[in-house]
Amino acid sequence: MEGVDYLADERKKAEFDVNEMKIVWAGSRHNFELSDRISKLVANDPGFSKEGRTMLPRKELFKNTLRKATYAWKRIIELRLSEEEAAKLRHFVDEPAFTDLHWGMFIPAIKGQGTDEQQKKWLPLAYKMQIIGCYAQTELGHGSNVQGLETTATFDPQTDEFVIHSPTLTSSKWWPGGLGKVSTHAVVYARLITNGKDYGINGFIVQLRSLEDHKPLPGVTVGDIGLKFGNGAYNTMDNGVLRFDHVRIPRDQMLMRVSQVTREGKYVQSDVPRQLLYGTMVYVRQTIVSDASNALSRAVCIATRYSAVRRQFGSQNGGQEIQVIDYKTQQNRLFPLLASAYAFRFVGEWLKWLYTDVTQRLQANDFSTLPEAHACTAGLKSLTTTATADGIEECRKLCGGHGYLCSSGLPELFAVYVPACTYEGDNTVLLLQVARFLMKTVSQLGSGKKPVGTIAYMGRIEHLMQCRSDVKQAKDWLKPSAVVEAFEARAARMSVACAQNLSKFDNPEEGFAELAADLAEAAVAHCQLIVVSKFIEKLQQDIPGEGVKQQLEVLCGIYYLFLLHKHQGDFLGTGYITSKQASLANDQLRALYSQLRPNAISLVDAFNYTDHFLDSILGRYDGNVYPKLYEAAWKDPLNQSDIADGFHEYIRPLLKQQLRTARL
Ligand SMILES: CCCCCCCC(=O)SCCNC(=O)CCNC(=O)[C@H](O)C(C)(C)COP(=O)(O)OP(=O)(O)OC[C@H]1O[C@@H](n2cnc3c(N)ncnc32)[C@H](O)[C@@H]1OP(=O)(O)O
Ligand SMILES: Cc1cc2nc3c(=O)[nH]c(=O)nc-3n(C[C@H](O)[C@H](O)[C@H](O)COP(=O)(O)OP(=O)(O)OC[C@H]3O[C@@H](n4cnc5c(N)ncnc54)[C@H](O)[C@@H]3O)c2cc1C
Repeated sequence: MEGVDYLADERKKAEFDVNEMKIVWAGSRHNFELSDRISKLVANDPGFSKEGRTMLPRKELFKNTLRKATYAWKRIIELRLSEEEAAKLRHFVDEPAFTDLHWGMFIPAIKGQGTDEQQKKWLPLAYKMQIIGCYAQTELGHGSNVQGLETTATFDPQTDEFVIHSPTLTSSKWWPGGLGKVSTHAVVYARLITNGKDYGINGFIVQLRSLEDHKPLPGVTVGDIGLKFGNGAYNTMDNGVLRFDHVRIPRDQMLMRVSQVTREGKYVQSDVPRQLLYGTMVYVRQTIVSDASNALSRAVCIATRYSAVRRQFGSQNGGQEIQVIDYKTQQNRLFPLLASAYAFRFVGEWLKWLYTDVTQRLQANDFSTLPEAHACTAGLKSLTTTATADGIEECRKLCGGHGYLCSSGLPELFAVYVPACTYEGDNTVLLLQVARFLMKTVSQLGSGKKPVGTIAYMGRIEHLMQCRSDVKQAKDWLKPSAVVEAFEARAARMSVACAQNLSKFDNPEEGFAELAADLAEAAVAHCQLIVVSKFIEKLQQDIPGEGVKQQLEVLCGIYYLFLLHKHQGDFLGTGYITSKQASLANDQLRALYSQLRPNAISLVDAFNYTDHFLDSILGRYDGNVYPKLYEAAWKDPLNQSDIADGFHEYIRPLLKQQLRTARL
């Protein structure tokens, strides 16, 4: 029946002000109003319909994406949306497209690595979409090892040009989004060679296609790399392959903020660190952390609503069966994911602040916080995307069989999300970057250099190496100081153990390679400490709204106690807690699940997702799941006729043959 809210009873149970929680989730009243307005604008516009997306063949799917992206641009212009509003609109259209790379990487690369003059020339064209750009770094043979890229940019002093060339098959650019079919330009990363010397990787703006007929320019070979995982999903994106055969570009198309090549071909290094060349990656990693909470909360919203609708077992005297959300095992799988979504939201907010701070410092030539910004963005990108990808898959399983249907929204969400574990830095490779940062920090402990920011705790290393938890009863685990010290002691002890083991090797690089698995675990412990600390710090702020802070305290408790339970081995092995204290933590965790249960539906309502954005029958706001699933099945192309194509060709002769055999 239309108009009935099947989750109304659940909503009545809420013990907090949901509208105020919506503002906390959005980050501010301004953000809430913006998201609310733009998400409804998109949801109510048939031009952005998602109907049948997973059933379209690739060519049609891609064409439809081009239509949508262009329509989005048209609406942005017509409605005179600000940059902030336009970004929100693209977000709620919810379809990976070339525009993600144009706005998300091409423009930031020019902003971060271009000189003022270069920005003045290229940015207006890009902002008006008179040129469309992508970020062409990865090659067929190398992605993680950026220094190993093979494309060359050789300076020709005769003509004042760079010659861009792909010397081998493995040097073909491979993967860049938006490259295959749409981009007219790319920021290409290539080895700069001048006066016969190789100066390593630098960025160059290269035109790939004619602005007249969109044909590849002479010397450029470009195309799509082929179908990717999942129906619909990331196949809306034209990830591309690109080869250069001695393509010439003017010298001033080298991005020259970090280093320059003079008219005479002299290479000049600015006084900014070379690592700024990696700046676009730092920026995007930070945005990926914020996005993790979007993807995870979306999956959790679907699984939570469906878990309240779905009933299995336990009916007595013809009464209703039990809602699956009331099974403790379901809660133990679902509620930590709900808590993680909130945790990632707050750490994402904090990381955005850190990034803004480091950007302002860089502009003032203060590079001191760059290593920490790199470690935080790399580590948190790795931690949050791994947990989110695993979490989406867990949500699918939490929805039983129906979760496997595309109409649940979960398979496509997973297929779109899972490459986040790989792109913008493979998650293991990024953890090893954090580990290097930690080992450097430990090695400098005696030097008088005081660790600051997220590694300030290392400054109390002597205490952290010997302290013991003073938890005596389950509720002691609710004390923030007890929790922070536990996570600090675990992270510090794992880092110090790695450093001690490393010191046994004559060659530190060999040691690092040998101990890489332990080092990655130490990096995870450090990153989890950051997330836990930032959640706890958030709770120390003034949070208005009846019951809102209490709910966040429950979520925070679930987040860290679940981690403590899952990584018990670390906490016990490093000797900070006893097995009795671990067991008390688990008792407290169960108690928190019971406190969360009546608020579960309202906590996912606080994400304020429209049904259009969720695109899930199981996650519908009104919980009207079964009639809609039934209806959707009949819309499948297979059900357009009673007799399937191919029946007369294949099945009928088979049946006839069986019939003949039976008669014999
Ligand atoms: C819009 C959203 C859609 C997203 C689409 C996805 C787009 C993409 O995927 S684009 C391609 C992304 N590619 C990657 O992320 C590649 C991952 N690899 C790397 O980042 C690097 O090669 C990396 C960091 C692994 C190794 O760097 P490399 O220079 O070879 O060696 P390394 O010795 O480890 O680092 C040198 C120094 O630079 C520092 N450093 C490394 N990266 C950075 C960085 N990003 N920022 C600041 N410093 C850095 C290191 O800490 C080290 O410092 P120190 O010398 O003080 O110890
Ligand atoms: C959907 C998608 C979109 C992308 N978009 C873009 C784009 O727009 N532009 C662009 O330039 N690139 C893009 N990429 C490429 C992406 O950035 C790379 O795939 C990524 O950086 C990982 O590099 P790789 O593929 O070389 O992995 P590899 O490094 O080959 O990884 C393979 C395995 O080796 C392991 N490994 C590698 N090095 C080490 C090490 N030192 N120690 C321990 N283990 C190691 C990894 O953990 C992994 O398990 C995209 C990729 C995908 C999947």
